[in-house]
Amino acid sequence: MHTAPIAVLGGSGYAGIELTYLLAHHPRARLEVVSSDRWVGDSVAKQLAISGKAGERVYASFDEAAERAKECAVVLLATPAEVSAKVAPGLLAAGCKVIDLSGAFRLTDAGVARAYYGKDVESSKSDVAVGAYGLPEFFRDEVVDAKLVANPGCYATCAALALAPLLEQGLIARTDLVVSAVSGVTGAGRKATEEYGFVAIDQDVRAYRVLAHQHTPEIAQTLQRRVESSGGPIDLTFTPHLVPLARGILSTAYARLAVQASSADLTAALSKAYANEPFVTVARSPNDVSLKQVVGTNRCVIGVACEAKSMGRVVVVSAIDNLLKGAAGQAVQNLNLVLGCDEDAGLTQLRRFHT
Ligand SMILES: NC(=O)C1=CN([C@@H]2O[C@H](COP(=O)(O)OP(=O)(O)OC[C@H]3O[C@@H](n4cnc5c(N)ncnc54)[C@H](OP(=O)(O)O)[C@@H]3O)[C@@H](O)[C@H]2O)C=CC1
Ligand SMILES: CC(=O)N[C@@H](CCC(=O)OP(=O)(O)O)C(=O)O
Repeated sequence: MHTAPIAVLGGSGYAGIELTYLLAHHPRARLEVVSSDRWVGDSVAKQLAISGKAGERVYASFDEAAERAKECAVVLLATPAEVSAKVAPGLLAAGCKVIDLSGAFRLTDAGVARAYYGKDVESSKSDVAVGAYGLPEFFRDEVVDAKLVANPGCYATCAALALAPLLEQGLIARTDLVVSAVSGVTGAGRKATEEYGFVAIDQDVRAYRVLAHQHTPEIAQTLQRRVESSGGPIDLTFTPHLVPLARGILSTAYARLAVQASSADLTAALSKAYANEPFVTVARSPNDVSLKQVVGTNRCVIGVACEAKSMGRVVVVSAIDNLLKGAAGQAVQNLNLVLGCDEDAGLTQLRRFHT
């Protein structure tokens, strides 16, 4: 079977490692180039114990890999936003398709992008044709034709999948949306975990970047795109928390009913929206959603309930693996759309840690 040559820049990071594993077992992709300055000269087999062709690849320095990547059909960037912003224009000019896992190209408003990701990200945006926002469940058609795919943020994926169908179907109000989420520490990347260490995070839980997190405008932007603009802006507060787990995000979203509805109505609305989605499962209740159902998989599990009284409170709980549906898994889902193969190619063998 024909396989497409693929490059991964940022192959030694938490997301890049997941990408390397996924690509090594992908029926239609062939890992040709992988970068890491820390592992330069080592084989993938040595670092990740992967056998076969992918294991024979040797980590190249970022600069060398970025040049060699220009020969590949698709380049996956698992690098910090400022690095992605710098390298993407040259890759696109060379004719590659680019899937960027960072936040560099997700926010459509340049001023907002600069505020959250810095001036290097904002200034690069003018050089790059606007690409697709790679949340396949909502923007699949755009991804298929895109030269550049901005892979969504992890919290943004988890929260938007939970709330968008309920907003779209007019079941919840746009105002006073509140999302509170917990994340495992791999969400912060390798540098942060090396800095904090096991002892520093064990037995501790904390909120961070309160009222200032970069995924707040990203969630709002996605939700806004899924509703009629005439109904007013999305009004959202998002608070992330770091918990002493390696991976996984559990998000709890709070909203108000916009019409009279029951928990069964809301569950039916989500089930209808995701009926044909291979990676989204609707649980019978928010109590039935847990990290163990999703960690190690590309799945998102969502459960919803509401207070029966008029305009009552709605609670939507959702869970993903931050490194899979929140990063590398979703990037491979987007890669599949770009390559025109089955959307679940290379993603069905993933395991669940259910015990
Ligand atoms: N972790 C997560 O859950 C998620 C991450 N993301 C995004 O994906 C991207 C990768 O994240 P993650 O894997 O966690 O990050 P890590 O910090 O774990 O890894 C970063 C990777 O980029 C490389 N790198 C770092 N700085 C540079 C540089 N200046 N020039 C070239 N290469 C560099 C590193 O290579 P080396 O050290 O070998 O040189 C490493 O391979 C980030 O933009 C992140 O925001 C998105 C969603 C979720
Ligand atoms: C636990 C943790 O720290 N998570 C990261 C989210 C990773 C991510 O998706 O960030 P980008 O938008 O920069 O790509 C954070 O909160 O920044």
